[in-house]
Amino acid sequence: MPRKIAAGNWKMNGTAASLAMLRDLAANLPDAGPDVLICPPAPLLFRAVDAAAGTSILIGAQDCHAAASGAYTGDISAAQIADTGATYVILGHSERREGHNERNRDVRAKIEAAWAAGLAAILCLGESLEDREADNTLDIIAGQLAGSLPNGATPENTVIAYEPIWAIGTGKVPTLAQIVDVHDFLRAELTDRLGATTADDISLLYGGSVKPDNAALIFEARNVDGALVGGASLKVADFAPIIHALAQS
Ligand SMILES: O=C(CO)COP(=O)(O)O
Repeated sequence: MPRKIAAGNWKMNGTAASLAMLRDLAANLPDAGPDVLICPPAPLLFRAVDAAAGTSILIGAQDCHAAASGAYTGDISAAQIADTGATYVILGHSERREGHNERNRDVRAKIEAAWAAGLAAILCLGESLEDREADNTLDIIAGQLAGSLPNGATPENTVIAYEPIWAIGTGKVPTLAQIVDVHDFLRAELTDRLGATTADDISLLYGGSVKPDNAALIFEARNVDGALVGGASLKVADFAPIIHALAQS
C-alpha cells in the first residue's frame, strides 16, 4: 500500500511568523492520519524544522540544484537542504519548468542529487491546457515521467505528483474520470518500469486547486494517495480539513 501524503507547497509565500501555523496544524491532525509535509521557502527551512520538532509534520524544500556544491550563485544544494533537517524536495514543478526553463533532463539530474543527499523527491508532472485540449495529456505525462525519473526509484525516495498546469491556482479541477485516467496511467507506467511490487507502493498525489470543499471527492479517485496543495496549505483552517478528508478516504 502506498503511504497517504498531504503535502503543502507554500511557494514564495510566508515569513518566519507564518511558521506558527505548524504547531496549530499539529494540534489539529487526525490520529493515525496521513504523512503531513510542509514545503516552505528555502530561507525558512531551518526554522521550519525547529517549529515542527516534536510533531509528526515533515519538512521539505521546493527545489535544489543538481550539483553537490560550487559556483552557483543563488542556488541551494540537496545536501544543504538535508542539513536543515528537511527530508523531501519538490522537483520539476511546472512553475520551475516554465519560469526557469527546466527540462526533463534537468529535473532528472536534480532528483539524482536529491537521492544522493538522502532526500525523497516529489516529482511533479502535468499537461498544459493546450496539451489537454489537443488530447495529448497521456503522451506528455509519459514523456515527462520517462525523461525526469531516474532509474532507482523506490517508494521511500520517490513520490509522484500529477499537477495539470491549468488547474494550478485557477480553481479549476479536472473531473474525477480525468484524474483517474492519469493516475491509472502513471501506476501502469511505473509498473512497466519498476515492477508491481515497487510501483504499487509509490504514492501518487494530485495537485491543482485542492480545497476543503473538493478534497473528499478527489480522494475517492482510484490511485490518488494524497495531494500536493498550494494556496490551501497556508492556513490551518484550509489545510486541516483536507488532511482529515484524506485520513477518511
Ligand atoms: O502547484 C500546486 C502545488 O504544488 C497547486 O497549487 P494550488 O493548490 O494553489 O492550485
